[in-house]
Amino acid sequence: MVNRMAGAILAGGESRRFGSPKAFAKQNGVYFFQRAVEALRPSVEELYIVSHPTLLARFQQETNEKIIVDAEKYRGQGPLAGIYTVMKQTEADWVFVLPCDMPYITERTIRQMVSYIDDSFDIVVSAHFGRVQPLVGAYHRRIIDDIEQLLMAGNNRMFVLLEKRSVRYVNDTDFYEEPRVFYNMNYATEYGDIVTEKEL
Ligand SMILES: Nc1nc2c(ncn2[C@@H]2O[C@H](COP(=O)(O)OP(=O)(O)OP(=O)(O)O)[C@@H](O)[C@H]2O)c(=O)[nH]1
Repeated sequence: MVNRMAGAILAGGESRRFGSPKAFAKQNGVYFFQRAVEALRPSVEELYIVSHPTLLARFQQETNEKIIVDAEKYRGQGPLAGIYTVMKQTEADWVFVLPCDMPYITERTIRQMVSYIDDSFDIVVSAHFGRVQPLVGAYHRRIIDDIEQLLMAGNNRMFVLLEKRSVRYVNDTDFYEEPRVFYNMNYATEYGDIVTEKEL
């Protein structure tokens, strides 16, 4: 049986601007990556956290979720490498992607996004108030060859992929539960309710 949708939590970045691994920062006492798990898990048949080998042991210590590491040949190539890795791992038609650094994301928001997935598109991503969020949305496995070609060429910007394929941009103004729902953390000092790994 082919699963319809797998979830991919992207957690293999370097967090240079943040200063410590973003996945293990906390918002209101909960790890960032765990917020992503809570939001995405109810909408997918299987879930992967896709990270870097240096964080593998830490994840295994903190969660029972499946942890995989970016394909070695494309390691260091950013989120596109993570999406490729999950597509290679799963037989699901769609991979729903979510970054580990969006601590205000909610299950409801993801469910709404999922309701816009349509097999006549290759990619379905959020674009609220015109702000395209390529790391919040679903990618059909039929595009894996395009992804691999971009990675082989070292051309790994998400927007290049979006330009190549048919994309549904979800732009529903009733979508937000609160203004920060798609806010991704780049710097540790952005909000008062964030505790970084260093401060624990
Ligand atoms: N699996 C995987 N995830 C990645 C990779 N690069 C970034 N991500 C994830 O993608 C999301 C957005 O990452 P960015 O904030 O753009 O990059 P970052 O490397 O984490 O942070 P900076 O070093 O400050 O740029 C985060 O959830 C990252 O963990 C990667 O190479 N592999």
